[in-house]
Amino acid sequence: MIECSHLSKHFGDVKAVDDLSFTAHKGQVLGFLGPNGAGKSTTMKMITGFLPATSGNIKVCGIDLAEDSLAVKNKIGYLPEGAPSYHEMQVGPFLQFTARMRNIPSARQQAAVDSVVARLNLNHVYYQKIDTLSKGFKRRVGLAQAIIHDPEVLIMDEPTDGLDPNQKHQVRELITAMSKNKTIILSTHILEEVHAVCDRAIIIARGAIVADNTPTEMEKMSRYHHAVSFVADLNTELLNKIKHLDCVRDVTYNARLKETTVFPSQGLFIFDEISAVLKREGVQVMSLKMEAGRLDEVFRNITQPIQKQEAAI
Ligand SMILES: Nc1ncnc2c1ncn2[C@@H]1O[C@H](COP(=O)(O)OP(=O)(O)OP(=O)(O)O)[C@@H](O)[C@H]1O
Repeated sequence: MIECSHLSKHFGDVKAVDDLSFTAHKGQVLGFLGPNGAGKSTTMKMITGFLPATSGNIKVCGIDLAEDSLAVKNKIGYLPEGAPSYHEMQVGPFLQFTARMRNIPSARQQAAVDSVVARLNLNHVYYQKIDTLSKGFKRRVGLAQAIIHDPEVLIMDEPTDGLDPNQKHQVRELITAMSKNKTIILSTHILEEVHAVCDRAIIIARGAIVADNTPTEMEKMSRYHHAVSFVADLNTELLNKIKHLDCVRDVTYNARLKETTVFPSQGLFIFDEISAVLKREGVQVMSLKMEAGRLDEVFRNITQPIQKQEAAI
């Protein structure tokens, strides 16, 4: 469990984190979302004890960071932004070194190294210098060092940044598998990732929490929630006909994708009615779906006004 209360961090005049409070529970994958410079990394650095807070309190697994930072650090695995340090070391020896630093009993160290090497597909770079690895492999080495001691709490700053689609998928599966008995916080700019792995999302803007909910509940705030989208060749006449249905608030058409989206009047469920119209009119539909809502739109709606205010200051 992670408990942050009234956490603030100032860098001179910059309020990077401004009176932030939340609790993350065991078994939960909490996603930090927010525009660049919102304060996500700074918050993570404070939780992991890498940066002192200007004010506020942090408890990890019931231990107060200010009272026993070493005990807190022992509970945490941390994947910072960018590449792991120790660029001159080879991957295998670096992980062996990490296993020792993490106080894994010597008889179990190599097994711990082998386990993370296998889980993150690092076999064929085992003897390669970290410096010479591609960005994605550096990220995977970073992840390996973060989980090598099977920590109770895992803090990851953009864990899938730089990974290819296969590796992204694999790392997300790994996070989900690990989540059952850990408390996990990750930051991401990839909104599909929030869906794939997070059961709760906090949107941070200008150092403060501006939304805190499950991804599904956040999607309900989107105007796309319960909209009906379909791909078909549609003439203007039919488009207008749909637009003027009582149950319809608005219609958009994306000519490149040949995708029409029909937005319902307040709170209505229009899937059956729209599919009936298309059938009646003999439209050949390539795909038809009811939208859950779009997180990217919710994100924009919440954060853009704040960014505009910021720009005006
Ligand atoms: N060491 C530092 N000294 C001065 N300012 C800093 C320092 N670290 C962060 N900041 C500032 O604090 C604010 C928050 O930065 P932070 O890195 O936490 O944002 P972020 O949400 O992680 O952004 P991104 O999505 O770009 O990674 C920014 O204005 C940043 O410039």
